[in-house]
Amino acid sequence: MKTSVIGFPRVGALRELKFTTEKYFKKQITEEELQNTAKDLRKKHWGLLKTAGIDSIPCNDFSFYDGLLDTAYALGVIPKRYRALQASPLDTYFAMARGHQAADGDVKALAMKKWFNTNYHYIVPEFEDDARIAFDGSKVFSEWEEAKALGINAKPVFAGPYTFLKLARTVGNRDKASYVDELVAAYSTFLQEADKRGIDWVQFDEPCLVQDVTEADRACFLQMYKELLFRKGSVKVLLQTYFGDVRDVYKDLTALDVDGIGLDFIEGVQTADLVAKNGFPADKILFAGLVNGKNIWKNHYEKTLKTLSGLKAAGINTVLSTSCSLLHVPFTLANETKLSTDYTKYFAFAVEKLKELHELGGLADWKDYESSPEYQENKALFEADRKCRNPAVTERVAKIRKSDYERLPKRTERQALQKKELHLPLFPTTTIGSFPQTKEVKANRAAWKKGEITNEQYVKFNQDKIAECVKLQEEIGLDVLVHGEYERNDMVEYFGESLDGYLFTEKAWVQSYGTRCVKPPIIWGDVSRKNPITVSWSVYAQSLTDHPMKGMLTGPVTIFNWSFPREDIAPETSVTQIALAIRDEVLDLEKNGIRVIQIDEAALREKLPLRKSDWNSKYLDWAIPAFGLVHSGVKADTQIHTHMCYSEFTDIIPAIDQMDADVITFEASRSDLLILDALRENHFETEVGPGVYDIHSPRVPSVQEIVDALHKMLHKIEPDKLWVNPDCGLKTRGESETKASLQNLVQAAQIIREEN
Ligand SMILES: Nc1nc2c(c(=O)[nH]1)N[C@@H](CNc1ccc(C(=O)N[C@@H](CCC(=O)N[C@@H](CCC(=O)N[C@@H](CCC(=O)O)C(=O)O)C(=O)O)C(=O)O)cc1)CN2
Ligand code: MET
Ligand SMILES: [Zn+2]
Repeated sequence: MKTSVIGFPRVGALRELKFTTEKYFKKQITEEELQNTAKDLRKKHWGLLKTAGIDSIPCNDFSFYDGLLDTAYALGVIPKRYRALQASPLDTYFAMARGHQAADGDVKALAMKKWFNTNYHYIVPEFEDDARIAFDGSKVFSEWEEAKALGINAKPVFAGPYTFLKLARTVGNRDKASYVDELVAAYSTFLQEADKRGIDWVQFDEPCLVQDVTEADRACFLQMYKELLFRKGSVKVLLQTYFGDVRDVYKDLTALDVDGIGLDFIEGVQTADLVAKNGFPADKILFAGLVNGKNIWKNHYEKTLKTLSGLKAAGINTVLSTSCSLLHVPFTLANETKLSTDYTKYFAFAVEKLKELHELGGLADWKDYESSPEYQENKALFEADRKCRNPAVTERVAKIRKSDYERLPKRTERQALQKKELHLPLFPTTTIGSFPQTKEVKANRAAWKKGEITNEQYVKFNQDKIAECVKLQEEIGLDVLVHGEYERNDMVEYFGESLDGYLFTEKAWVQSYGTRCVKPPIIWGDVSRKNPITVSWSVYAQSLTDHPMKGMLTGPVTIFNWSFPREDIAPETSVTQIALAIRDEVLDLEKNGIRVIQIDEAALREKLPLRKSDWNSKYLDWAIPAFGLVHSGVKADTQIHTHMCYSEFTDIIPAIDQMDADVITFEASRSDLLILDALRENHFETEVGPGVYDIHSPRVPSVQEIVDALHKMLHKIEPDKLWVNPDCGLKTRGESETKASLQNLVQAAQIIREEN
């Protein structure tokens, strides 16, 4: 059986692309040097795919920033303000991704959004009324030629027209439908040029098809593809979906004149049923996504081969594929020097998944596959006891009572009490937690991890940073202070490192956005807290000031969603275990004199089902109570904050209020503040701090801008409910812009106080 890969990680085994690109941003290297590194990486990655025996190898899955942005660029969907910079093609592209601020121009970046239910982020294409849509094949075809020179007839990967239009936004008077003809023409040019060059297959990614498809969406989708496929020539088109099933359009897809359809059998809960019930056309190839592109556990050969033999028995022409791009898993296990093989023998990262694909492809053709050593070895692995259970944890979970989820007294009473006890002014000012993670802060941690400095030295350095940070916040005049999170590599990995049942890696990086990566820890077994995690840092910080020092924790759902989860137990079981661990930390902070505690649930919304029609499924039923379990034990006058990076929770506002936090901060500066109307309509009780400026940009907001934002907010929010803060943590920012921005923020709050 042939094998296919939807996409491969591009940042490199050791994040070579990240470091080189950041050097280019700092003007330390030339474009040529950057392009050479990129070319070397592509060559290396194709080599790995080819050597592993993968049949359908992607190209154009490489990106300097983001694949959807590449598509926008190739289609000419480039807003005028970026063209006007008259920069090189690469710098125009980077200006769209990151903004550009210099003597020759000042433009903000395009918006960035979460990519479906992953921790990856895409750049939102922007259609102007006079968009000059035209196909520019320079990137895709030169990458295809590079692969060809290595003896590979690669499959160019492109965001499909339906998904592209769905995810884009319009900024003028035209509606999206008015761009369909021009878009289809550009995509047709692509297919015709691909045909001329002798390209065999093209892959159009259409993940939006796994979301609810309305009648209008469906009509638009069909119109696009019918026209497009009519003009495709002899290029074969693979319509690739992932992150779910295509229940709304399965019959439409199978009736289209495409050559292959890629379906996700991992997250697509109805995929197998759809194929079984409706059949699959004999003239097309089914690309069966059975190797998980999102998690790091080895494939369960028995299950996969059963599915494959079912497809074969039904006479379906099948290619074995990944469930989504391998972008979402780390590169390779080969650089993990510290994890014992007792653990790693259970894992497959991107490179190891190639081997799985090849092995499974071979076994699928073999009638007696059960007797093969590969199969037997895999079977033994899944039958063995991983020794990951902790009876004490199970016992504690079993003892949770209903009342442990509920905090008393009720919130309105608490809020009144807290106002008195904490002596906060109207419109209290605060930050979200992290302060700039400078080179020195990272180098200190790197030296400590390598054993080059002692634990005392490490702690002393961070305490000095905390002291500096507290002094700075006092000078600026903020009300509720933070310690700065200098001890953290990341808000999730840091907690993973301190919890029993977790494993962490050295080089298992996954791209989150642009050059920024995360190293998700692995949930290996039952989770519990070994020792207090943040208490000493927070207590030290509180000892330096009379202002309330906000304790800073990551919530259970976010820790879970940004880790690699177990596949042998239900998500809610792990989340409950993590919630108990964080609950202990909350109570320890309180016991040690911390009166304000923030529990970040940045990723709460991320795993909400992609289809609204699936929202009645259980997710919110355990995700929201988990937060209650974390904080229900604190006293009435301990103020609980939470934070979410995105304000895209307009549709789940009652659920957010049920988390029963006293205060929530969230991103609002780049959105249109629609969320505020929804808060009012839903009688939202939690006090709110909608971010007054965007921390993703080095730009310093003026006092007036912040005052204006606050005025707008005050139209919708009661004065005694409004907090003033940036929209997220400051760790990726520089020190000087941070100080200037916060000074302006405090000044703006003072102006508003005088008016009220
Ligand atoms: N998990 C998670 N998801 C999230 C966010 C988040 O904060 N965390 N924020 C949102 C946006 N996503 C983000 C993702 C990553 C970063 C980020 O800043 N990542 C850093 C890495 C942070 C980190 O883990 N740092 C480590 C390791 C640093 C490092 O690279 N060290 C060098 C050595 C450095 C030296 O010797 O000086 C190495 O390991 O090779 C540390 O500080 O300890 C980066 O890519 O540069 C920011 C936002 C949504 N999702
Ligand atoms: C991605 S949400 C970040 C919250 C965290 N407390 C910080 O400030 O970095
Ligand atoms: Zn945030």
